[in-house]
Parts: sequence; C-alpha cells; structure tokens
Amino acid sequence: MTNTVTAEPVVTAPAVRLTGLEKRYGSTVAVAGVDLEIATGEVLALLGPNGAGKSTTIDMMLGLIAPDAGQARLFGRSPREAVVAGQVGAMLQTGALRDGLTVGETVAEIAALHRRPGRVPEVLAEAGLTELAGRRCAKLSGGEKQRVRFAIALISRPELIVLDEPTAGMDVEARREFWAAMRAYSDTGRTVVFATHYLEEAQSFADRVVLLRQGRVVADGTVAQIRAAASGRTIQAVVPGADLDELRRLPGVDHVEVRDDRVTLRCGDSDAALRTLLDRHRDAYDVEVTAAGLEDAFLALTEQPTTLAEKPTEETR
Ligand SMILES: Nc1ncnc2c1ncn2[C@@H]1O[C@H](COP(=O)(O)OP(=O)(O)OP(=O)(O)O)[C@@H](O)[C@H]1O
Repeated sequence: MTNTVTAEPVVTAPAVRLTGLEKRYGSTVAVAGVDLEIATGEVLALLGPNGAGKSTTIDMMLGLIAPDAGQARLFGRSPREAVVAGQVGAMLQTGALRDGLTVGETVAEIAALHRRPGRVPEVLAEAGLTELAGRRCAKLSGGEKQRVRFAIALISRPELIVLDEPTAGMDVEARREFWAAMRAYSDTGRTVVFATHYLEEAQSFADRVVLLRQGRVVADGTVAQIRAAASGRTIQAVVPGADLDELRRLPGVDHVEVRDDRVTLRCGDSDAALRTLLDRHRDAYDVEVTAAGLEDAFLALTEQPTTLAEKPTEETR
C-alpha cells in the first residue's frame, strides 16, 4: 500500500482582520461595524474627520480596549498574543515619556524590557535620533517626541506597525523626515497602518486608503481610486429659485449646498452638470467652476456613504 502525502497549501493569515467591530460609549457609537482585512506588506491609511472612530478602531485592533461586538485578529492571533510575540509595534497619540530621562535612556529602558538591548543604536538611527540621544525628553519638540515614540515602536522589529496620527505636532521638515523613516521601514515588506486627518499624507504614503465616517467605512480603495474620486470640480452660481431636490438630481452632481440663491455643487462630472443647469436655469449668473481641492474631495467622500468599489470610476471623474 502506498501512502500519498498531499501537501497542504500554506495559508497565511492577513496581518489584520477586523470582523464586525463595534464600540459604544453611552449613547455615542464610536465604531459601528467595521470589517477590514489588511494583507501583509500593505501600507494602509485610516482617514477620517475628528470623531470618525479612527483611534477607537486602532485601540481595538491593538487589544487596548475590548469591542462590544466583533473581533480583531492580528496574524491569526488575538491582538494580545501578537503584541506579546513582538509582532506589533504601536505609536499612539499619548504615550508618556519621562521628562528626566534622555532619549537614549528612554529607548534603552524599553529595549531592556523587550530583552533587546542591542537594538538601541539601530532604532535611534532608524528614527533619526542618533544626534539627540543625549538630550532629555523634557527638552524635545513635539515632533522629536513623536520620533522617540516611533523608535520605541520599532524595538521588537515588529512585522506590523500601527500609528495613530504620528505627525501631529510636527512641522513640514519633521514630517518629511518622519515619512522617509517610515518608508524605509515599509520597504522591508512590513505592514503599516496609520490614522491621519490629512488626505495628502495618506496619498503620498499609503497603498490603500480607508475612509471612516461616523464609525463606518465609507470608502476603501487604492490611492489611485481615491484620487480618481477626489478629482471632481465645484460649480458655484447664483440660481434664482433654486430647488435643492432638483439640483441633487442634476447629472454628475455628488453634493449640493444652497444658501439663499447661491448654489454650490460638488460634481463628479461638472460638464454634464453645468450643461443641464444652464439649460434649465437660463437666469443663472455668476457661474464659476473650480477644481475641487483635496480638502473638498475629502469632505465630499466623508459626507457620502459610498464605497469606491460600488461606485465605478466613470461616475466619479
Ligand atoms: N473614552 C471615551 N469615552 C466616551 N466617548 C469616547 C471615548 N473615546 C472616544 N469617544 C467618542 O467616540 C467617537 C469616536 O472617537 P475616536 O477618538 O475614535 O475618533 P477619531 O476618528 O480618532 O477622532 P480624532 O481624529 O479627533 O482623534 C467620538 O464621538 C468620541 O467623542
């Protein structure tokens, strides 16, 4: 009798799998059912306005708070197991640094806890802190403090790094240096998840952007898809007797605001919208068409519960 050995396919768990994640604080729904799978090596930006649920999602992803419903798994394990195994590094908005310690001492203290004292010079270099190793934390700028937190997050050589608004408080130069360090890290095939308010930051660094609004995912796509959706135009005009519902139904229009007779139309297809608008409202005047800024596009996307996957690119031109 011959034994046939069938090779089992190697199933690699995704870096992050969030299933039906929910969190409430009293009557506030912070996270309202988030499903998200992040593959190993992806650089993903969680984008959303204040209060969208980014920090709460990240805290549940890291096992810092328990979800009311749903589950977070990192590399197929519970967040706690993955953290203990050194697979995850986190850089959160708060994370007290002891003022009396130097940068080097701070990093060395955490490295000792991880039993990785030899990592100190490496992580200081990776975070661009070598020159600042002897400076007390009390004397650091906001951006420099963030880089210390980044160095701490790198100590265990994590496969996944999670950052909650990492560049808050940094000036332009500090941001540039920070993202250069992050890019060097992600180029080694590690997974990066970061929360930000800034579409530009997401666009220039992430492979994939997930937009959160009121605790839900409202758009999920590659940077190219988000850009396509973000490249709309705005039409402004005075339209006597403008009717909100009628304007909403104009072809190519995604969002309408009316103040007195002054109308602002955010459009995926401004040509189609303008032709129909002028056809129906011959008395419209003061017409202006402008390319939507990134800020407008972000607002348009977070105002509309539309997933990019459901919305073909032609409609979002
Ligand atoms: N510990 C808490 N107690 C009560 N409400 C909370 C708590 N944490 C968050 N919330 C509420 O949950 C909602 C989501 O907050 P969260 O901090 O996750 O949003 P965010 O997208 O990270 O916002 P920001 O960009 O301002 O940090 C908000 O309405 C917030 O006020």
